[in-house]
Amino acid sequence: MEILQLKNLIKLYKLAGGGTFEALKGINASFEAGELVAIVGESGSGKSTLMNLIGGLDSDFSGEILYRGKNLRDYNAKELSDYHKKSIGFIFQNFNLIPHLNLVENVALAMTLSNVDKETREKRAKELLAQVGLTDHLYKKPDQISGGQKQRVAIARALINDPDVIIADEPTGALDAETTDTVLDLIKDIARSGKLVLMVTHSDRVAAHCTRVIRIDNGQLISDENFGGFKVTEKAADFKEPKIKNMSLYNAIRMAFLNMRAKLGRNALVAFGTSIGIMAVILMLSLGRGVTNYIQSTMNSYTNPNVTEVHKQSMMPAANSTSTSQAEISQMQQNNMAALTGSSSESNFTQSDLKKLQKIKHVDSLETGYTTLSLGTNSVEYGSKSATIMTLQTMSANIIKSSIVSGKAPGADEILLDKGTADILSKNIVGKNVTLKLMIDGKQVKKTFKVSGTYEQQGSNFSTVIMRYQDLAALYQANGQTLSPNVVYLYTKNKDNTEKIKEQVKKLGFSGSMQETMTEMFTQMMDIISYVLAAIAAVSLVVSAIMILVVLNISVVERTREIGVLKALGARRKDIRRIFVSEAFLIGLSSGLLGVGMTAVLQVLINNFTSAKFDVNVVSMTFNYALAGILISVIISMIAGLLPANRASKLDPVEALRKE
Ligand SMILES: Nc1ncnc2c1ncn2[C@@H]1O[C@H](COP(=O)(O)OP(=O)(O)OP(=O)(O)O)[C@@H](O)[C@H]1O
Repeated sequence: MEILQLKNLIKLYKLAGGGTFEALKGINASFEAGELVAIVGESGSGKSTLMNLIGGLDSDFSGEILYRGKNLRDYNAKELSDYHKKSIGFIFQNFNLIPHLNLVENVALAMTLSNVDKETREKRAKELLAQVGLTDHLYKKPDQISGGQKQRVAIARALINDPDVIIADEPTGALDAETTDTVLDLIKDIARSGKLVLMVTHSDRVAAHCTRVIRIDNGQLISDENFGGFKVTEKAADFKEPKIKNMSLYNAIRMAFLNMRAKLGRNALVAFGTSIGIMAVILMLSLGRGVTNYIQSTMNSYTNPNVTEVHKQSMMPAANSTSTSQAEISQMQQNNMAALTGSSSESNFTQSDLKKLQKIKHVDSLETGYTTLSLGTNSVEYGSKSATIMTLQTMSANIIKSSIVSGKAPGADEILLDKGTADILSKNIVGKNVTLKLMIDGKQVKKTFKVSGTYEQQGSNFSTVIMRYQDLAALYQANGQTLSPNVVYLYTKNKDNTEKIKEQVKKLGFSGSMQETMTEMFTQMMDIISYVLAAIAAVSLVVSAIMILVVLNISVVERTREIGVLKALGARRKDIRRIFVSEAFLIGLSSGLLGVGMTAVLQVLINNFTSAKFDVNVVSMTFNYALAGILISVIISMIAGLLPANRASKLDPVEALRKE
């Protein structure tokens, strides 16, 4: 039965300087199953050119190569890939085994590329290795066996998908006489099993074993001696053809992993280099977050988490304010001063303001208050001792019980003093009567109050008096003034709602407490600083990307022949690209994981140090930072890997296989 027909086959090589070279000048021949054909001829006569064309490694020809009636030139990429996988098996003079794969993996390669399951392909590979007498060496690497054994592995590899045609380019060229005989016997058996074997040889001794000898000279077929093909005696072992599919992503990653393991030291170094950049980025972000958290928790530790403090005007420039004009800044300072000293009616809440605030979702109760800042006009006296009061404020739910360090919250005609002020007056001031001197509408007003307790300040060291709103209102009334609230406290039962309430308050045009505004400004500043630092650290990732690109490029050059073999076995461009991109992916993934790991270790070390020294954990890595670090690493590596991967996928198989 005719398997292969060559009709007026012409091959022109384009020459670099222009012009062409005719390597094959109209070859005509046809081949049947069971033939063992020796292709002989002088060096440069065109034997390899012919084999490359028949093997589908070079589709640039004129005339026809009909495989089972269909011209190879009309094959699309998928058909060509299937042709390599199913119909053709290659045996090379220099074996071309993949050094980092063991014998079973080498033999099974075409099946791996066809996505045949592991069990089936390993079983088949072991059977074939047994047929060529290598059962004892299944898991050795190619450099652990002899030349003859290598060629037997290559023969097993060529047979894995039970192809119709075997192309052997000087298969015994690198072997001694004895090993040549063993290999020739195997090749004869292949032809006997009903395959067509085309074997290029320089040796007459080898040609004498063949059933047909074709002589080529200067690109022409000059003789064709046919002694009659083998009578097909043995049918190939009952081989059930597995379904040929495209290589799976999993297999591409697995192959990439095996490649990487072969050059572990180099890849580990690259991954380590990249991971330092990733670590720097995550560390900067985590540090920023840690510091911000610390500031926020310090600021908030004295306030009640269920309470939102509301002011009518901002006491600080808005955190996101972009105004720069002098006039605007001056106006803002005026407003702030007025708000701080409570002297402006604009900072008082109207009934409609209170209604709006009360209506905010999740607000369970609303408490009005008053707070004022004075510079030397207010004071508190006890006996001969006197202390200046800077802040006067009314009692609210915002003053949490735990901040009261002695005594209790102020009741009627009682005041709460900050600990510092209390200590100036007396060590045992709680329960004693003191005289409070206040400036109300330009007049000094005196009244006696009992000190109900002392409390710890919230971050500031201002001397502070806290009393009930009613008492202060009464004091104002007694002096012909009406006290209007200039601070409102919104209470919610569930503290998880406080953030939402704060957002609503801002939306309605009110502002939060001074601490909050300051914290916000600080947080924003810290965010900017940590992002800038992270961005600077990220510059090193560009260096990493270049490093990965260079290493993968070197890898492509080193593995050019291997890529040629993969293509001869049916790997599509896409498969080759995938293998290399997968390598980049693995480098990226390991760098990312390593970077996160190193940050975690540093986090423990730095936090141990800072918590021992300052009682603060300054590094706070989140899951999102870690994830972002890994993702950035993977993306950068894969982008860097695209170029080399593309280069590898575009390699011409004929040239790749010829590479020394
Ligand atoms: N890429 C190419 N560009 C131009 N000419 C080429 C190219 N490849 C091969 N040739 C030429 O084509 C002719 C046939 O080369 P081929 O490699 O097929 O010879 P061969 O018979 O296999 O030789 P050998 O026995 O030495 O391997 C040679 O003259 C060679 O110089």
